[in-house]
Amino acid sequence: MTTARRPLMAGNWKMNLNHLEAIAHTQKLAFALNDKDFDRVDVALLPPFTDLRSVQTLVDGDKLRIVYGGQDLSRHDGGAYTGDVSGAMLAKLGCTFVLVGHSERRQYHHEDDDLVNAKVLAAYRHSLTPILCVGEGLPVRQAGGQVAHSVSQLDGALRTVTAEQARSVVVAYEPVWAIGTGEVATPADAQEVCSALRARLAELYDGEVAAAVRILYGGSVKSDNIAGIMDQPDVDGALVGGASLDPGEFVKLCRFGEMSV
Ligand SMILES: O=C[C@H](O)COP(=O)(O)O
Repeated sequence: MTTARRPLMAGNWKMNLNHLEAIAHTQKLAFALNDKDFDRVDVALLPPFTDLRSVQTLVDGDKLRIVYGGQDLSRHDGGAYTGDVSGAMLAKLGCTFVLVGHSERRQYHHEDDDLVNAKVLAAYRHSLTPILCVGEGLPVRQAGGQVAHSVSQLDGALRTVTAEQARSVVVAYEPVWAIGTGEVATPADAQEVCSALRARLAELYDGEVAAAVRILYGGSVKSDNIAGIMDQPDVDGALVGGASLDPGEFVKLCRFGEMSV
């Protein structure tokens, strides 16, 4: 299929790989990926905070075309918020992206739509591109509410976000029941929600914004199940968890990103 949107393959390492392992892992990726790979796909790494400086040093030193970002950020820009990391700090480390509203943050840290919205705005204040995660849990899916649920999370997160800002957001549709379970959504499941999210962006903003926004699928993505998903007209890439920890597998996924152009 043909799309004007540039595919994005983002590897979310979650709470895996210390800063030394991060160096080895990034070097392996850099060795395996060549210029041709980057000509038609963006490759992003989302390491733990403690690894970002190591990744930055490699990317800058070796002039790698890999981009990177944080897995979360504070809604605040600085101050007495023990344990938090600000958008300003991420920006200073050269981050391009930041994940916002990942279901593991919503589940384990009780992040609601208001907080996710505040974090999206914090990302924009520091010129970071939010990768906004939405997606339903199993009971909602079983009740047929996946579209309404995901669209409502999109509405909440983008409240007060301007069209100019929204144009650059990346949305990741991650059905919670597919995350880390090995139970990947079907291509039709992914397309159903991704197309509804794009339609909602057109309602909230306009068709131009909707056509510009990259929408990723995430949830048990592997090189043997990505092809049909990447072939969907409203899927522009993948947010990869477990499979991004294997450099060889992640490189294969990046090449699927290329082939979908
Ligand atoms: O951020 C990534 C997603 O949560 C997907 O994780 P997974 O590929 O391990 O299922």
